[in-house]
Amino acid sequence: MGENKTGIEVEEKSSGKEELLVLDGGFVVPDANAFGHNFRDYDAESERQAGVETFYKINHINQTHDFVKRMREEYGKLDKVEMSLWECCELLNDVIDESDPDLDEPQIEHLLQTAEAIRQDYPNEDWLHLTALIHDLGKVLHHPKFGELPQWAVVGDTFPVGCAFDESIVHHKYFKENPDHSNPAYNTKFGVYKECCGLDNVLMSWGHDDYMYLVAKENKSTLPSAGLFVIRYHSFYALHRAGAYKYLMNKEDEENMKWLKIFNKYDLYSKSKVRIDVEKVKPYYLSLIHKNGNKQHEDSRGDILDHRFRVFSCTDAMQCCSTDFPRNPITIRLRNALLAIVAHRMYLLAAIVRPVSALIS
Ligand SMILES: O[C@H]1[C@H](O)[C@@H](O)[C@H](O)[C@@H](O)[C@H]1O
Ligand SMILES: [Fe+2]
Ligand SMILES: [Fe+2]
Repeated sequence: MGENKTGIEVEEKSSGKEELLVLDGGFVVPDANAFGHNFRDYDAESERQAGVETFYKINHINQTHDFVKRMREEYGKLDKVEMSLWECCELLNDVIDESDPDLDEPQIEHLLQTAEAIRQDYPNEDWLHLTALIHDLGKVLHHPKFGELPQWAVVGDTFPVGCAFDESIVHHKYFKENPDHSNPAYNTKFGVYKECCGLDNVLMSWGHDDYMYLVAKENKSTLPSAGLFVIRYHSFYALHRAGAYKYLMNKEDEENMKWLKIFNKYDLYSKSKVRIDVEKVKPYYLSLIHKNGNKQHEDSRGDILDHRFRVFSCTDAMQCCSTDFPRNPITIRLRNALLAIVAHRMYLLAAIVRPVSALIS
C-alpha cells in the first residue's frame, strides 16, 4: 500500500503488479470496482445487485413531473436550522447510498475521495476541489435529522421528467409503471420542453443533485457556473455518458459539459475501499473556509461579515455539531459559511420541510 501527499493511498494488487489506469495526471484508478466488477455494471451478479435494482424500480415508478414540482417548491423554502459546511459533511458519516453498485462506504468518504482525487490532477482549481467536496452533500436529505427522505427521493442517477424517459437510463424497464410514461403530455421526445431550451429550464428527477443546486443558488453562491452545473447534473449519466437529451442543451450547457466530464472521472473512479485519512486532509478543506473568513475581515462591510464569520468559523462549526435539531415534522434551515474560492464567498442554506409521506400523498 503506497501513499502520496494528498492522502490517497494507492493499492497494489497481491500479484505485485499495479493494475491501474492512468487518467489526466497522477490519479490512478483500478480496472475493477471494490467488488471485483466493472464500474457501473448494473447487471453483474454481486452482493449489491439486487438491492440496487430494487432501488431503481421504486425510483422509476415514483419520480413523476408532478412529484418533482412539489418537492422543488417545498425544499426550495430553505428555512430553519443553520450549520457549517463541515458539520454537514460529517452528517454523511451516517449515510450509505443504496443505489450505488460501486460503493457501500459512508458518504463522507466519497466526498473526500472525489475531492482528493481531483486535487491530485488539478491542484490549482480550488473551485473544483470545493465543488467535489459539496457535490453529494444533498444526500443529507436521507439523514434522520433531515426528515429521512427515502433513498429513491435522494440518490441514484437522475433524468429529466416531463419528456420521454430515454432507454439509456439504468433499469429503464421500470418506467413502464410510472404514470408519466403513458401521459401524452410527458411521453414525447420534447414533452413540455423546447429544443435547446437549456438544462436550467428542465425539471430533473428529485434528489441530492437538484437540492444542493437549489441550496447553492438560493444563497447566491459565487461558485463558477461550471461548479453549479457539476452539482446539478453529475448524476445525469444518460446525458454525460450516453449522450441522450443533448437537444435540450444550450451553448452554456455545452461549455460546462467539458468540466462535468472531467469531474465524472474522479467522482466515479475514486470510489474504493481505501479510506481517506480524514484528519490528514481536513485542514486543507477547513483552510478554504478560513480563507473565506479572512476575506470577509478585509471587506469594507466588516462588522456584518465579521459576525457571520464568527458564527461560522471552523471552531464554531465544531461547537455547532453538538446542537440538537428539531424533531419531525421538521423545518430546517442550514446555513454554512462556505467555500473560499479566492475572492469567492458563499453561504449555504438548506431546508427540509416535512416528511416525504406528506408530499407524496
Ligand atoms: O452521482 C451518483 C451517481 O449517479 C450514482 O450512480 C448514484 O448511485 C449515486 O447516488 C450518485 O451520487
Ligand atoms: Fe451524486
Ligand atoms: Fe458523487
